[in-house]
Amino acid sequence: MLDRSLVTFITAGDPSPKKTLDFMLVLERYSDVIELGIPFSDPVADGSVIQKANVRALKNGFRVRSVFEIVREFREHSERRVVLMTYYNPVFRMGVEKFVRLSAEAGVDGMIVVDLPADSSEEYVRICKKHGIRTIFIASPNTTDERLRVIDNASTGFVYLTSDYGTTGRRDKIGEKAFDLLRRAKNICRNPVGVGFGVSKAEHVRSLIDAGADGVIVGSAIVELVEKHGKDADGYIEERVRELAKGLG
Ligand SMILES: O=P(O)(O)OC[C@@H](O)[C@@H](O)c1c[nH]c2ccccc12
Repeated sequence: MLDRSLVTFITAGDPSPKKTLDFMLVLERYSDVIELGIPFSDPVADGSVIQKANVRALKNGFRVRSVFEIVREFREHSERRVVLMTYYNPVFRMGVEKFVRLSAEAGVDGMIVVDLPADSSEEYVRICKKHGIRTIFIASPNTTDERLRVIDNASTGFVYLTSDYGTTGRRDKIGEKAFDLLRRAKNICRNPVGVGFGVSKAEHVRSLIDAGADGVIVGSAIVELVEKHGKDADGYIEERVRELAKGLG
């Protein structure tokens, strides 16, 4: 699913479903995969920038079902891959089978369920396989080699490596532990690996790709532009993503 790829993240419904579609059509020009976050009231893995995006989307009445409509409409304009990022609760509430089926029907390619551990995901992985949805599980710098194997085995899209502990959000520098994890993961994983958390400059993208990452994921550095410019963020997003994509070489 990744091959020198830029993955760009935005929160669905921030500030409105209509604008999410517009933003996706900007992102798709410079990114290989778009990761679309489903707004959730208790996004524990997210830093303040994405937390606030969740609040904006929910305040504007976002419903989980609109994410399927957004993707369906996006599919009329673009074949770029779309991955949904969600916490388990919205999936559980709708029912895993229904959620995955509606995703597949809308044209979603893969899913990240942030708080679903790989070792208790058998049923979910089975359902995703049945509907042709790729699974993506997350590993962090303190994940052991043994767990990396479990995560790789449950994943069919790519393995998501977080560059750091803690939550999403900008970092000045991609630290040594990200590169250590990347080296370990490249040895162990059969899936491609993507690195996210804190990537905000072309130079970060370049150093990770040079170190063997198959893809790099950028979220907060884009979402902060929506925080600042709201529905007029399109041009700013385009400029930033074009700049980040230069790091792919
Ligand atoms: O925001 P950052 O630091 O650029 O990190 C990517 C990230 O936003 C995106 O992949 C993401 C958003 N919410 C998440 C929750 C868990 C894991 C990953 C995510």
